[in-house]
Amino acid sequence: MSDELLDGTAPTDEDVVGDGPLTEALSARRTGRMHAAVATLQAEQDEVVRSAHRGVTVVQGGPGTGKTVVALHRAAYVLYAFPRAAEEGVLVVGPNARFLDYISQVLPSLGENDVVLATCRELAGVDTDTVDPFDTARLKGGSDLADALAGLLRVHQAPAGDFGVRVGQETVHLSGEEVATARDAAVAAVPGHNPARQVFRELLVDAVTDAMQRDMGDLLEQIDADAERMTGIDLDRFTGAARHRAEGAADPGPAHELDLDAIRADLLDDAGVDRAVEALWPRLVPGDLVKALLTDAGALAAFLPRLTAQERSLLLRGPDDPWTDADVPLLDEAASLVDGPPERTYGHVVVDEAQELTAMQWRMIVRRCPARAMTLVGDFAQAGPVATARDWKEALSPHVGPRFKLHDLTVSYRTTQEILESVRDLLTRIAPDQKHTRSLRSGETPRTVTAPADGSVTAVLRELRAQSAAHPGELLGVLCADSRVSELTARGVADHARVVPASEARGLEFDGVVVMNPEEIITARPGGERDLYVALTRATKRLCTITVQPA
Ligand SMILES: Nc1ncnc2c1ncn2[C@@H]1O[C@H](COP(=O)(O)OP(=O)(O)OP(=O)(O)O)[C@@H](O)[C@H]1O
Repeated sequence: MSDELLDGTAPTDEDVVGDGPLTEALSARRTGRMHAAVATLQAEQDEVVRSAHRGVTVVQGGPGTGKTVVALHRAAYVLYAFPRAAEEGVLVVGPNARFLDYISQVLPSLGENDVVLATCRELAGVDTDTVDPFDTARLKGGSDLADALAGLLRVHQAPAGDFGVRVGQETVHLSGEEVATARDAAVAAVPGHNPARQVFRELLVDAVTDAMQRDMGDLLEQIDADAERMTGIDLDRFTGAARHRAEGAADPGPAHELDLDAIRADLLDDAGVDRAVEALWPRLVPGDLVKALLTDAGALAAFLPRLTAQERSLLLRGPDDPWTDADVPLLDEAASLVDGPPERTYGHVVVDEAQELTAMQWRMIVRRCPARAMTLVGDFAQAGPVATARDWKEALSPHVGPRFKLHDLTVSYRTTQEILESVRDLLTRIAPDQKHTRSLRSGETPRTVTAPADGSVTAVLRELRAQSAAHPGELLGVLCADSRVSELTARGVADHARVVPASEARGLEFDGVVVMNPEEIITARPGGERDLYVALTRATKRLCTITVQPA
């Protein structure tokens, strides 16, 4: 909102004049931390933030359209407007620690300190800084892996077949069907293999007790028959037991009496039953289940039949290899299969840069939101190389079917009109169907500087010095291929600007950006053109690209 004073009088304290608060907020210097925008929230943003919709809200829009702003203000609004969700807690998931640091001040400045900010790694409680090659990481992100882990788990849950339980001096035989009935009932009774183990134990004891009773009945019948053959006396008629048996009542005669409760109690403590449970339903450790799949070519072939042999060989790992980033959702999946659903769940979950999530990561996030109340923001044109879905439908349908509400944000508040125009062709190549965003801001025309191969760092330093001299105090960022970071840091670039690998630039912004060697960013990893698009759209004011002359 701003006031236009048409009568020519001088503005009072209550008038909002000049460029207006939005323009003021947008042209303010960047600090490296995002600020709240509650006073200047725009109509299309506010509509999402204060939507009464309690299910899944999806927000898409080009770079700088305020998706992060909307996501965080939505988190604050949910805490204020939906007490049930607030009671159960709000979780905000971001792609990496750098991004979480960038947004860390927004919610506290809105008075909300109880929101949990986390990466997937933190949610699973797995600490790793090892990454897989992209092909491997992508494969590990596919939901086939969830089916494979579930399939492998079933091997440890009373696989089909009859079974003999040693009780005292006797072996009680259970048919395959009896074991399977106990297994199915245990699986249905409680989620998680280890918690279900106790239920299975009790059901197994029931089955053994039934079998003992049945065996005893058979034995007595045999004795009756033998006695009748030898003596000519029908003992059943004599005792009336046959009638009772026919009516399904317990045998009343002293010879037929079994104290089932006592037998059951004894069996629950019986070492033979312990051994049977251990053999049929061993206690498991989640990491071991993942290892059992990924270290065994035979298990990979058996449980991932849809993958090619070459794809399966990418998944194969050594038993002592460290866990990788892409293993994190597998470990989380295994933990839920083995120990049951996570203890900590949330009433509302917000996901930023949601286009980055693999199917396996979606599973771990949805698992933590039983109410399926979520706000998801992202832009598939900015998707990284490991992302498994190409659109929202593909990402969400396994969890909520078509039940999500899609909103578009159409105006960029970061990227200038000039920068947006300069990346238009690139955007058409990487996301032909995407609507073009317009910008509220206008700035300098982006520049390109060509440097010789051995002089590119010098060119970056020269550009940074020039920008700092012309615009002192502004936040500068140098975005480069990941492999370039250490060289730039060693050459002192980090004294003038933040040096950010292109793979970690999503969501961030700077007043001035220098993109170093776009060709190198494009070829550094699959989908490199999308990394370049992200890098080129991080500046609020000016963009300089340093291209390197072929040697
Ligand atoms: N209503 C607003 N008032 C003030 N500033 C705003 C508003 N909306 C967005 N901004 C600013 O615009 C910039 C871009 O916003 P934001 O980071 O939320 O965009 P985004 O859509 O998440 O971008 P990206 O796709 O690059 O992650 C930020 O500096 C943000 O503070």
